[in-house]
Amino acid sequence: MLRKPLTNIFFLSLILMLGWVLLYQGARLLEYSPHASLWYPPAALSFAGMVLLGIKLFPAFFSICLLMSILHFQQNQAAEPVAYLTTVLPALAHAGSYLLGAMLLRLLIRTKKVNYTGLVVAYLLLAAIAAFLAAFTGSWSLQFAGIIDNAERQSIWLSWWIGDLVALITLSPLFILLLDKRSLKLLKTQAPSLFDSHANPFTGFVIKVSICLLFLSVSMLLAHQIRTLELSFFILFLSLPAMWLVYTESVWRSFSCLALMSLTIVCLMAALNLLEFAAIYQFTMAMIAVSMLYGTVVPLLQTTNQQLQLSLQTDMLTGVLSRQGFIEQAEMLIAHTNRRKDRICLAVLDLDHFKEVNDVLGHQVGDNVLQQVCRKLEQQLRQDDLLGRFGGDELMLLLPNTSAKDALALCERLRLSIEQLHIAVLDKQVSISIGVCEQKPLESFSQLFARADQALFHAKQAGRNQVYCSA
Ligand SMILES: Nc1nc2c(ncn2[C@@H]2O[C@H](COP(=O)(O)OP(=O)(O)OP(=O)(O)O)[C@@H](O)[C@H]2O)c(=O)[nH]1
Repeated sequence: MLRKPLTNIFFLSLILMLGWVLLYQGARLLEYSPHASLWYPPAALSFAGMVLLGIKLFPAFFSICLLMSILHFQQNQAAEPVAYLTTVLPALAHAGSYLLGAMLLRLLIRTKKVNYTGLVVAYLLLAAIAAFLAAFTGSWSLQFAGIIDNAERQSIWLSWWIGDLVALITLSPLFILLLDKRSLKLLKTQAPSLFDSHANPFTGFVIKVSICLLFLSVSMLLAHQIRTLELSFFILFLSLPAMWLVYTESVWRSFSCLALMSLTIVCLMAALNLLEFAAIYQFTMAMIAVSMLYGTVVPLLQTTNQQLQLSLQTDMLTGVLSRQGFIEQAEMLIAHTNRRKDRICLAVLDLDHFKEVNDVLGHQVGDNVLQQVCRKLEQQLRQDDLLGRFGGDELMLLLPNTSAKDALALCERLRLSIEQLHIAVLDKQVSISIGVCEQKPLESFSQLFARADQALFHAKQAGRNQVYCSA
């Protein structure tokens, strides 16, 4: 039993090491000057892996980095023979820096005190710090080993930093989602809607991605044809379709599109030989990635709003409509019925001697009785009927397309069903009194309610557990 997690980590480490090598080779193909890539995907994998599983993945990233360092040192034969011990330094610089950033982020997630927007800010800040540390210590380690000189170190560390950072913000979010198993549970509990696929159809998403890719391809082709600085800046308008996508799709789709766009930009830049505009493309990728990361908050806010709206419309205890929800829907239904010249009835229901239940058995039992009564009533209603809770133990029932005679018969059936309802903790029967009346021409909801309430008063006065229909 104990062995399983270890085996899992071992296999995951192997897969990640393999992935790291592939990304490393890919990044080398896309280097625009020695040690400076437009975007450095291995850094994104190291950061994502360690954000997810912390120090457990450090050995994997450290050893694969070490292996690559040794190969790199052999290829770059320094002026002086290199002590193999120095190959440890670049590996330590890379894996150590990303471990530090990832551990701080994990710590922050664990505190559960930061909301999603705060996490985005922390993610961007820690990614920038970790990438800076990796570039700064990495370039120093190369100088220390004699691979580069002081002047070269000074000229590359900044582009190294930006290359790593751009990869971290464009690719790591997707890598984290792809590798997600346990650690993201914490984030999921804070913002579950972020991970749900939106109701939007997949074809709509494909169209949006195609527009983004088409836009960036056209702007880069134009920059290739007419090599002016102004035209190369045209790609910044990519933020328009990109933000449309992120505001309307789930984070899964947004982060996939972000990764795809950055990959396309990097590949097109190499294929079209647009190296002189490298800084503009790096800046574009960074700006769009940051905006998209912040933009993922919008669908979250929309879902929160919908949930809030729903909670306002629903009575939390019983699950039937709240007073506000009932009145809103009842007014619409009454207007609709009047236009069609149909009949509509309103009933007001109230539990008898409910105070005694609360006083003798406690509020929890009282709550349970309320819930069971509502369930029982709901089971007997048509789909068009509205059941709501006015407050306390008083309920409202709107019956469209129903005459007073039919409403009376239904209310009598409902009263009987509650009388026969068996509630385990109660040693006596529950009963309800009901006042019901049919809407008069041009009568408003509040006038109708006042009459039904008056009918309920008569039912209570007449001894309770009965239905009174007002003319
Ligand atoms: N358990 C529970 N009790 C509630 C809730 N809201 C109101 N009540 C109680 O419901 C009782 C309502 O009592 P009343 O309707 O005034 O009186 P009654 O005992 O039902 O008597 P009659 O209506 O005259 O038959 C009060 O004791 C309230 O405290 C609730 O959400 N849960």
